[in-house]
Amino acid sequence: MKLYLIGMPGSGKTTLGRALAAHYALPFLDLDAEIVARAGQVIPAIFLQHGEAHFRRLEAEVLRDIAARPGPLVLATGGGTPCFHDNLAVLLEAGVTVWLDVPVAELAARLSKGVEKGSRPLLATSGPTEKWLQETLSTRTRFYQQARLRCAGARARLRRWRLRRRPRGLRLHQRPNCRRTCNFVNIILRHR
Ligand SMILES: Nc1ncnc2c1ncn2[C@@H]1O[C@H](COP(=O)(O)OP(=O)(O)O)[C@@H](O)[C@H]1O
Ligand SMILES: O=C(O)C1=C[C@@H](OP(=O)(O)O)[C@@H](O)[C@H](O)C1
Ligand SMILES: [Mg+2]
Repeated sequence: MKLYLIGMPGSGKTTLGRALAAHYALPFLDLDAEIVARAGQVIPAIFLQHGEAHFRRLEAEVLRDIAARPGPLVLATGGGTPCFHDNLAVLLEAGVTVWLDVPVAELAARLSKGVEKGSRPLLATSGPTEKWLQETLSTRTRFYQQARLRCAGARARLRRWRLRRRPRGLRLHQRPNCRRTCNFVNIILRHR
């Protein structure tokens, strides 16, 4: 099974994805990191030199390559991934999608550090972070809300992901039509 994490920048896709993959001993991939490896340039440089349209083409291409790989993995997508080039169809078809739906105020607090803004070219050039996050979320929600599962609220903190027992495996696919609001602990405990 492939688990795809989607959601706004700062929602924790990379952080949670890495933690989940380690917990379940699954391979972890970060789409942005894969794009950087393929392009030989960091994300801000790709945007600066080639523009966002080029980045979106690369993103779509690398996503399709990953989706076509055999075997399970956890993939942290980029915030815009589901919203371009019919990528959402690829994500919905080839795995279980989880939307990390974190309130804008919490996203803004997490992203307020210079290091976080500097690595995200759309944020670095957007003006006030909270305004950009709010506007961007309102255009992206129609994509994000098609995820099979939604993990809502700022409560989904890292400490909640540290589970004591090692589950036999993620079996979210047993509930293919499940679209519910719950935290990750509940998702894992109810579906293993
Ligand atoms: N659940 C969380 N609670 C508090 N801070 C978090 C949480 N998830 C991520 N962060 C922090 O927010 C920032 C962005 O996280 P990241 O995983 O890179 O998000 P994304 O990949 O969705 O953009 C990082 O500084 C990270 O440490
Ligand atoms: O929201 C976006 O459009 C983007 C989010 C970034 O990933 P994160 O969501 O991991 O920050 C990265 O893909 C790129 O800077 C574009
Ligand atoms: Mg990320």
